[in-house]
Amino acid sequence: MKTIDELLSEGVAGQRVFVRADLNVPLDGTTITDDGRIRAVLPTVKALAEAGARVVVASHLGRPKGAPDPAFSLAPAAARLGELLGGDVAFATDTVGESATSTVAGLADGQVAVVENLRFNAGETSKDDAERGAFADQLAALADVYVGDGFGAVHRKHASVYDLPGKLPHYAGYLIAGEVAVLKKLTEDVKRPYVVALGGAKVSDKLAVIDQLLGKADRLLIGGGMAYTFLKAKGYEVGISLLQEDQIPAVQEYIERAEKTGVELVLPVDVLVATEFPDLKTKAPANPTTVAADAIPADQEGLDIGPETRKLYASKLADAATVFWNGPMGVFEHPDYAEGTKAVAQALVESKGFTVVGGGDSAAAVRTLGFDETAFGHISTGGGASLEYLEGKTLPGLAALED
Ligand SMILES: Nc1ncnc2c1ncn2[C@@H]1O[C@H](COP(=O)(O)OP(=O)(O)OP(=O)(O)O)[C@@H](O)[C@H]1O
Ligand SMILES: O=C(O)[C@H](O)COP(=O)(O)O
Repeated sequence: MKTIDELLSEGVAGQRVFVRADLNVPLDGTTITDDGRIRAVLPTVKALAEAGARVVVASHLGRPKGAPDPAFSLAPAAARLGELLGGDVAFATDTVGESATSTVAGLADGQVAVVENLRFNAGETSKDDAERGAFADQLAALADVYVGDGFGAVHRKHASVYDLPGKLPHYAGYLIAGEVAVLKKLTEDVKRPYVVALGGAKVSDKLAVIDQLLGKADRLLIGGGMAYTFLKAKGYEVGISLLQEDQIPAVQEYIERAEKTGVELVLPVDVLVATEFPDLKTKAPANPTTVAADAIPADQEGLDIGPETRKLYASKLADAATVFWNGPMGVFEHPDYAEGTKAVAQALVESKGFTVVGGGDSAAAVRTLGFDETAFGHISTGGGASLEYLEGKTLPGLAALED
């Protein structure tokens, strides 16, 4: 994999460089609640701009349905990138149309532009190779060189991640190079006990990862929205909690395999429940109740791990030599459901082992809940991406950067 340093040494002044970033930041309306992913790509953007490149930054944000949707505009991220760079950043109101073409054409050497959300175009995420390829051709017309630096999206076989690098000279940016260097250690030389904590809301994506992790980790702690499919697989009722019904047989097999192979699979023993998802805007008191994990009422939803589970998970993390954590333990954005995530973060801070936190929301949770980032071994910008890397999978966005 060629890195951006090689590109810089070859000279990049005057060239249009397409930087595929992951600016998929948490938003409250148009307010960015955590800009970690924007900060993470700054070294690459700055180095290119300082070398006189005309930098075209592109990213997805959220999961719009292949058409423009103002709720998922990248405009706030572009504005924040400008503030962090300390200069103007041009913003194109489309991704490959007139606005993008004229914005990029108007860039002077050393200037930076952001184009609108890649996922406003159906070709970006299409499963059809030809449709994706055609969109990648349109993206390629905007640039002379490609720099991949959206680590959080390298597990996606999307046009800007997988197809576009094949159409332009391509290099890995500083973020991708740094992320891979750290995560590689967890695949090659992992110190044991190796504990993986999994939570979050992208349940269907991440349940599949457990299949591989069962052969690698010594202990798996399950929380967040992920937990309820496990509780249901054990025969418990989970009320209106997040549930991946079609994955129950697979999860039952994971539970059996963990027992047979001696992997400790630890599930919540109690959870916080309420009849409604909390209001994340007003943060009005949610008044949850604590119930045993096998006693979730039919009309209630599990929204955080309970106090006994917090203690249990902290004890299961205490002797770990290596920890990988992806996915908040609860809806941490609301103060009534933040304690589970805080408890796991605190256990990592107190750990003497090597600790890695991965994921957009997981990293945001650590920062917004007031933890010192330097207390963790590594905070990765990728959740699904780092999990799939640890599984040993070939990630489309990394494979495409190989020569
Ligand atoms: N019990 C739960 N029910 C519903 N949502 C939950 C629950 N527990 C956690 N969440 C939500 O999960 C979301 C984060 O999940 P997600 O899987 O996206 O993690 P992530 O760290 O951002 O990883 P990635 O980078 O792969 O997206 C948070 O917004 C949080 O509110
Ligand atoms: O938040 C993430 O994990 C990345 O930005 C990828 O987003 P996606 O899961 O919507 O592809």
